[in-house]
Amino acid sequence: MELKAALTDAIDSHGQIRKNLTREESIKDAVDRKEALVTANGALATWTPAPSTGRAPLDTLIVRRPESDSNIDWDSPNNLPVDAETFEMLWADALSVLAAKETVYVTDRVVGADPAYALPVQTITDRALTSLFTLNMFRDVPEGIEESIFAKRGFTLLVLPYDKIDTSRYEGRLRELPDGRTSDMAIVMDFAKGLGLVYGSAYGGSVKKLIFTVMNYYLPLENILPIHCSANENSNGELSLFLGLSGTGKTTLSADANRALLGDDEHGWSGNGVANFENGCYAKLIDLNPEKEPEIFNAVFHEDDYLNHGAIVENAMMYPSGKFDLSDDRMTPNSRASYPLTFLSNIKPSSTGNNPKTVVFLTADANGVLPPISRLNPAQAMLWFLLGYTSKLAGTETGIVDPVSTFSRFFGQPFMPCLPHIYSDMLGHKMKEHDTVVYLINTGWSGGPYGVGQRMDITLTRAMVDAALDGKLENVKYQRDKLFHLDVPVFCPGVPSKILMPENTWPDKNAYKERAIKLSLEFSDYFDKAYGNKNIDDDVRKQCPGK
Ligand SMILES: Nc1ncnc2c1ncn2[C@@H]1O[C@H](COP(=O)(O)OP(=O)(O)O)[C@@H](O)[C@H]1O
Ligand SMILES: C=C(OP(=O)(O)O)C(=O)O
Ligand SMILES: [Mn+2]
Repeated sequence: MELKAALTDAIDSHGQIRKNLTREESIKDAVDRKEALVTANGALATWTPAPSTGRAPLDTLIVRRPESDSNIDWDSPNNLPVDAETFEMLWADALSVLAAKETVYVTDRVVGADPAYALPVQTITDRALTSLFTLNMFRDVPEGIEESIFAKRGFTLLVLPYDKIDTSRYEGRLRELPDGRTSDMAIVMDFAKGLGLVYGSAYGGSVKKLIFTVMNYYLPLENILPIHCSANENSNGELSLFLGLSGTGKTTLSADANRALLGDDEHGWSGNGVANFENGCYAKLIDLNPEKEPEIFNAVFHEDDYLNHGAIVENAMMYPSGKFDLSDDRMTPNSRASYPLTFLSNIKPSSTGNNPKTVVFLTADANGVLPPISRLNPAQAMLWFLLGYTSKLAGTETGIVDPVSTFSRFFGQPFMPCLPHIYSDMLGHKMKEHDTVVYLINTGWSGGPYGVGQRMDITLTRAMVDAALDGKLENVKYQRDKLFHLDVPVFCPGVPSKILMPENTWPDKNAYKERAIKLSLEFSDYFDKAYGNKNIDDDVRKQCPGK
């Protein structure tokens, strides 16, 4: 039987389907079934034991099918293939697990605020909390568009967060763990059949990033550019995008009392402008400071009756009083909260906006050698987009403890399954067409590397973002950072000039130089490895640090 039909049968023959519950009903079920605790302020708390505290890139798989194969970049280490037969076995196993569940939850949502390309997503799960997560993160089906888009396409997602795969039959089919056992979790996408499976991962991010990856596969086929970014706009409708890998500040910096938020993580840029994909945010909670990040803090920790609340706090340390200690990272440094956009004080209700005026690339350089802000010309912008540099910090992916240099093209390689030129050509064309101004902001270390220097103060980073977005860096003087080929403003309102050139913040200039050269060589080595045999314009290649 067809995979989708088998699932439909399983749902039809199940005695206890809870379909499209209201928010309140989902919250009540999650609490009654002890999937979550009600915390002091009314939000829900849950704990998803390791390895479910972050994404699982090594267990995230794409089904090989002739229909979708040619669009996918199989050279990317992030696109891990699984054969159709193995997926069919997993699907069948998941269906028998589902059939044995007392209750099954179904939600019908869409992803994409622009109805022209919204993707209907039906989520089937045994967990009320997962179905609430889809209410937080995916959008209501807009009235009147059901027929047009549901007829055109749709995606079905089956989520069994706490069931483990019976590995005995999957030896040689699924990943072998370092200790020789077979992995008992799988996050699988079947683009051709419109099916997704989250089996054995309870991290909410697995669900949201799976659907993001699906959008990033489908949209380029329609000439729409999907981007791993947050977006906000000022009162004149001037829109900014913030691209960056995990932990670089997309969610933090886009939540701004003076700029209306479209979304914190996933957007499409089409002929209609920019549209958020999601309905909510998924914010990191570690060390969240109510003074420095009041918007996010209040979205999660405002007081309300729990039935009206429904923010889901994952893996933060909580005392029996129901209060949190957000500095405690014993469970994980990647504690998170999901909440609907409407919990924030300043949002754009439509989640859609104009073509961006400014694009900010965020990086969190743990070497402390990249300038905190610099301006990129079009060739530089393309280079930094192709490289997607940051230092990967602990937590968001399992297994990362110390920061490691990461190059992840388009600031989101794990989520961008198609051949790379598809995304980069589109960005280049769009930025040219709309004269987009691009800045690079380093939200990472200053005064020395991780362990010696300090992370840039959020208040100072915000001052730099404000200056860039308000056009206040257009007419200041710039100086060249020769090693990284970057133009650095000598003055930025609200920021001590001394910190604008990293060299001036290090007590030991030689140590700075050594570290900077080392990083620049990592750039050029990576460039050669990833793009050495690709047809990259010479003016882009020349911008690579270390070249
Ligand atoms: N200067 C800074 N700019 C942005 N974030 C910072 C800065 N200093 C510390 N942080 C912290 O870094 C993290 C940034 O994470 P987040 O905004 O969730 O990134 P993303 O959404 O890109 O994954 C937050 O925990 C934030 O409090
Ligand atoms: C949810 C995630 O996204 P980000 O860290 O970019 O917010 C993730 O990478 O797991
Ligand atoms: Mn984020």
